[in-house]
Amino acid sequence: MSAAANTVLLEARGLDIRFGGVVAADGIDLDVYGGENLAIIGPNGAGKTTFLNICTGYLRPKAGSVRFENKEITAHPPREITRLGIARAFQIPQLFTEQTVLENMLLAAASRERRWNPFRPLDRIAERDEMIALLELVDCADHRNKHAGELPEGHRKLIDIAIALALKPKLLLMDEPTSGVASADKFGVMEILVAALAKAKVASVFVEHDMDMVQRYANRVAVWSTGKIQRVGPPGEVLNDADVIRTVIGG
Ligand SMILES: Nc1ncnc2c1ncn2[C@@H]1O[C@H](COP(=O)(O)OP(=O)(O)OP(=O)(O)O)[C@@H](O)[C@H]1O
Repeated sequence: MSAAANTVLLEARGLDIRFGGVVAADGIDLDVYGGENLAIIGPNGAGKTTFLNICTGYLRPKAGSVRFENKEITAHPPREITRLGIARAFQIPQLFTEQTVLENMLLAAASRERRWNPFRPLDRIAERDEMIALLELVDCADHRNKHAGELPEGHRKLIDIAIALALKPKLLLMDEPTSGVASADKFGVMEILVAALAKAKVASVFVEHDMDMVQRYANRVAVWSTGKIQRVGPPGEVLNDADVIRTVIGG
């Protein structure tokens, strides 16, 4: 973990949200520390994605608060939360498949600068170099002139992460970062991803169903169960807990 470890980056307190009779968050308290990789595990429908959606402003909790670097961000617009330093990567990479990898990156840079005018040149030298450096960080610079649609899923995931990093976040929230990646490639992709986050000094929270991935890449694990956090701790302890094995891992 980086020097920022032990600094609380994100602080969630008392989050509650219900959808009809479904309890998706029921008093969620969680701190995320600078430099850490925190995995969220739990059965389907436990409320893991709901938590990410609240933290990024896509859902407004009925009660509770989220603070980021000591600023209240609860239910702030997603764009503003992104600007403050929380980025999001989804299960399905959000790429323009007909554009090249570099064009996708340059569009991300333009969006970051809130520059959408198509008549202004996209290809600015400083930004281009910065975007290529980000592609290098995720080991994808050699693919920059290929169409995003022709690359295997593992590369698309990494490029999606590079796009998220273009927003210069301090925290990246990810929904199953390696889902859809061939099992032979999963560890390689995650290895590059985690190294890129460490180098960019970005903390992460990732929802994960693959316990080998959690064991190897998370510094801490939070276990979700029907809208509550059942347990938080280092993977070595949490993944060997009898209750966690029974309710989540299925032993
Ligand atoms: N916008 C919404 N409207 C209605 N119900 C919702 C909404 N978002 C989530 N839910 C419900 O809340 C519960 C928690 O959903 P959530 O997606 O957070 O679970 P999860 O733990 O991420 O599950 P999975 O592992 O399957 O992705 C589910 O029953 C889901 O159907």
